[in-house]
Amino acid sequence: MKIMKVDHYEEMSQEAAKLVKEKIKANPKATLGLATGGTPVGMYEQLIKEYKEGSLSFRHVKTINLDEYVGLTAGDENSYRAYMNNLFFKHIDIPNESTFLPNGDADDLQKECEYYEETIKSIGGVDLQILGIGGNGHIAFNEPGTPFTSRTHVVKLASATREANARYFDDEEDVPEYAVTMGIETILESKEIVLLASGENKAEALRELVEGEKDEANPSTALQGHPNLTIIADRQACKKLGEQSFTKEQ
Ligand SMILES: N[C@@H]1[C@@H](O)[C@H](O)[C@@H](COP(=O)(O)O)O[C@@H]1O
Repeated sequence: MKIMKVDHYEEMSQEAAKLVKEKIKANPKATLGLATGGTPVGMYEQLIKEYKEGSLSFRHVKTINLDEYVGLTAGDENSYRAYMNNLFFKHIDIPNESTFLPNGDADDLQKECEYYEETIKSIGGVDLQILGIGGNGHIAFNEPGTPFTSRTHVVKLASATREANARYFDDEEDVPEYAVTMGIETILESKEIVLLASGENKAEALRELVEGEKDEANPSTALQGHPNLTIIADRQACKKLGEQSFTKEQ
């Protein structure tokens, strides 16, 4: 595990975009695992900027997202498909058919989960996975108590997660109760993982991820065993980490 402590959100976003850019330069056909939520928005903005300046192309890249709400159609403005289209895909040169998200509106969600696992395999697995972290330690939508051996599955969202995500909806009651998410084992198979954390409200979750016991009660601790994990976190998010946890990368 490598921890890169940066000053603020902007710097976190720039460092994350830099790693994505390096990955694409090294392999223009790379598969990126992408995340939603507030945290990666700045990284997407930075990548769009690089694309517009002509220093980066996504023409041969594939992307696969971590999760999607159950019951929202792709056209629903609160779906993660809409988030990805609006905040990233429509601004870059990636072909639509190279971008994958679970279909949370599928009739048979179990089949959709199996299909998603097959999709990940068929595009060669994830080369670089971007992750955020929930205040309760969730990664993707894997809530506390999710087995570390889980694959893509349907999950009932914790009330803390629904509350945290209510800011995007008109009403908290509109936040879907269920989601389809890559499982923890699925995520751990990514060749490289970059986890982003910004703000004091992530400090405790980050402390547990870095310094806590590996325990299914905290999904993020599963990452401790990953051979190629970089955490990019700002000062506020690093507030509760002991000095021994840092090896600042230049
Ligand atoms: N499913 C997403 C996660 O992928 C995300 O990492 C997390 C943190 O969100 P935010 O970045 O808005 O704090 O919550 C959401 O529920």
